[in-house]
Amino acid sequence: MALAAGRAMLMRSGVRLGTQAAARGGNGARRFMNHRVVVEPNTVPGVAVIKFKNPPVNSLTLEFLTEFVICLEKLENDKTFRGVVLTSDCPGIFSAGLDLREMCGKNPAHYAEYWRAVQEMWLKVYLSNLVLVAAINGTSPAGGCLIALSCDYRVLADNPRYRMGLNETLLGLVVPFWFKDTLVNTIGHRASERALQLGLLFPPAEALQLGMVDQVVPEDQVQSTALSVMTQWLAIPDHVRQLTKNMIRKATADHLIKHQEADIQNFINFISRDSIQKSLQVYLENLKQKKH
Ligand SMILES: CCCCC/C=C\CCC/C=C/CC(=O)SCCNC(=O)CCNC(=O)[C@H](O)C(C)(C)COP(=O)(O)OP(=O)(O)OC[C@H]1O[C@@H](n2cnc3c(N)ncnc32)[C@H](O)[C@@H]1OP(=O)(O)O
Repeated sequence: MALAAGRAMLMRSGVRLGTQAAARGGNGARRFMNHRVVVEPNTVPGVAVIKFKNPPVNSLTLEFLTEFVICLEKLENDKTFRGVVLTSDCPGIFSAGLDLREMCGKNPAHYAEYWRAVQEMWLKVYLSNLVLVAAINGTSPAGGCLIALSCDYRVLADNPRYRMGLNETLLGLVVPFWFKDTLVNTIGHRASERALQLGLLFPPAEALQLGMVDQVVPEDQVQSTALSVMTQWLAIPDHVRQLTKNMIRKATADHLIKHQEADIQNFINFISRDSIQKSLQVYLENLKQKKH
């Protein structure tokens, strides 16, 4: 169902599924390539590595979200895969979060389509039957952080330039309740109150101390650590682990599922406000200015 919706979304946004290519890597492994998401089976049996490849900053465009969901769905349906490592192909950036241009200067129909894609992506990641380990090899604000928080385990590169957190208030935005729930479930209520209101972005040592990530390791060991953690998780039989995961996460996901349409309407009303549009434009302008 989501796959069909995703395909329709890709067609609407002009992305041709026919451009997906399959090739054989050096180790003979099959390697699926989309435009923006690359899926590589790994040396660890049953484990794939998804690399975000939406330069320059892996922002979560509609096309990226659609490809990502389709990739995850394919891996879930392929019984040879039990776990996935999520990482980035863009140096120094895991994901810059939601694409600000998708939320700026567009019409309500576009905002609805975009927000549904964001919701569907989160539900797919958060409730995945696969073991998901985030190998966070770069900065990861807002929606990028949400993806990592929705995985089962997080390994972050020990680079003081990398920051992670939900910084929505710094953009003049209110964090959606399911972003908030995901953070609260990870770092607890009090730490979330402070982090969310102040829009804090944490360097690795602080992210570790808060429990926002599970491990901080040297940058060149992020992926190998994620793969060895995966081995530990895959030692548990899938059905008991999946039932346990579902038991823990279901209430949080159901909260969004139950209010999905209202959440879309809230997003449209909020993002369409002149004041919010102005804030986003200024924020984008400031990103440009900092280069000069
Ligand atoms: C009451 C009811 C309320 C209901 C409310 C509902 C919803 C509202 C909330 C919506 C939730 C939003 C969550 C989000 O994810 S918002 C996005 C947050 N992201 C950020 O703040 C990151 C912004 N980017 C950066 O800080 C930096 O770009 C960087 C990621 C640290 C990378 O820095 P650097 O390597 O120096 O690269 P540049 O800054 O030069 O960027 C290159 C290029 O990319 C553009 N860009 C960067 N981030 C984004 C983005 N998120 N979306 C779109 N485009 C982005 C940047 O503008 C540059 O473009 P140009 O080369 O054209 O200048």
